[in-house]
Amino acid sequence: MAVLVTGGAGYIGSHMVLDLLEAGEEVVVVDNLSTGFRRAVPQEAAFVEGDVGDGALIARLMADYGVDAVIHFAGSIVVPDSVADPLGYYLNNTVNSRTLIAEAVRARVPHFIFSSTAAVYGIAREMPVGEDAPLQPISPYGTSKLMTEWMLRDTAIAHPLSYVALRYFNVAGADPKGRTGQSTPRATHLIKVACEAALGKRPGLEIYGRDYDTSDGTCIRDYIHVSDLIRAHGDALRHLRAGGDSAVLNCGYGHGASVLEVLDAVERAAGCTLDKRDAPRRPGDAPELIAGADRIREVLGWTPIHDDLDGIVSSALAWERKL
Ligand SMILES: NC(=O)c1ccc[n+]([C@@H]2O[C@H](COP(=O)([O-])OP(=O)(O)OC[C@H]3O[C@@H](n4cnc5c(N)ncnc54)[C@H](O)[C@@H]3O)[C@@H](O)[C@H]2O)c1
Ligand SMILES: O=c1ccn([C@@H]2O[C@H](COP(=O)(O)OP(=O)(O)O[C@H]3O[C@H](CO)[C@H](O)[C@H](O)[C@H]3O)[C@@H](O)[C@H]2O)c(=O)[nH]1
Repeated sequence: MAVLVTGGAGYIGSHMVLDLLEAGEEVVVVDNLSTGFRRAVPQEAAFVEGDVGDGALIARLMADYGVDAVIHFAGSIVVPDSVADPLGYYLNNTVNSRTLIAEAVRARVPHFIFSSTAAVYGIAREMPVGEDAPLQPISPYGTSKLMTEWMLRDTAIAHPLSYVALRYFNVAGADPKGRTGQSTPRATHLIKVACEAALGKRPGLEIYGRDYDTSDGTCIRDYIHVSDLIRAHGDALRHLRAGGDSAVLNCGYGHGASVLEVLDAVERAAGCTLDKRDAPRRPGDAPELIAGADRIREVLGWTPIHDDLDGIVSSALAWERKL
């Protein structure tokens, strides 16, 4: 019995691989290294360089390793890129996911865990946003993920496949033991960018909009430590293996921090003053995005242990120093 981790050489997937190995699981990673790194995957995991859209390869891996669960991280993740290249995003996130799901059905793999996103909500009207809120993605990225959620929903009705789709809010931080972290070049995520600026890897950073209707005028996000997110996947895997029902669950803490609060935390952790410039609003940014976080606690019994912005930022900074 093995777990197939797609995108296991990427930021979040590499944390998952470490966690699964620690739990004594057999792990096989498939990753095309488009944004991931071979060195991010420990030797104890089987690694195959390849594409999730390659059905023959996926079929072979499922048979050879006796895969009983797929954890599907592989995908393209930059929202503005998805606006510029919608068909590329629908191909990599939706069409390739369809291939993976079809091979899982064919091989009778019983369990599937999918990396979805808060971007499926678009500009939510109520905050915190619960799983039953209207689904109105405003980017091809969000739509490409929502379509995969729907494929899983319909497939699980027609075939013996149970799944958990986890809608991540803002994932940040790094492995507390310093074994992996976010290595993506040209990253756009606030905490990553601010850590790079704090260490002189870039001159400074821009604050995209100070005129939002929020406490300090900057956008608010629900930043979740990558280790808590990974524990949610472990909980989801146990839930499915124990015969639990398919579920779609938000992954966040249920409270947020503003851009300025995040930058304060980075300055505290780094002991420096960042070079910050005010810039216009970034198109597509919602003023506030906070997870309604009750359902995941009820369904999976998930309890976060790293719900602390200073801790998230310190771990991200420690990894950035190591890079
Ligand atoms: N980082 C976040 O804040 C965030 C938020 C919401 C959802 N997600 C989702 O989490 C997942 C992982 O994101 P991440 O931040 O680790 O990104 P990442 O870019 O670091 O990881 C993605 C990995 O998938 C691989 N990959 C991409 N397309 C592939 C394909 N067709 N075949 C095989 N491998 C492929 C890449 O090489 C990379 O290793 C993504 O599906 C993303 O949409 C991330
Ligand atoms: O240099 C920067 C980078 C970001 N921000 C601001 O910081 C906040 C957070 O931005 P991120 O780019 O870190 O994250 P997003 O909220 O835009 O997006 C994240 O959450 C989304 C869910 O809506 C998707 O899942 C997406 O993949 C994931 O990156 C936003 O208000 C953004 O405008 C800045 O001010 N300056």
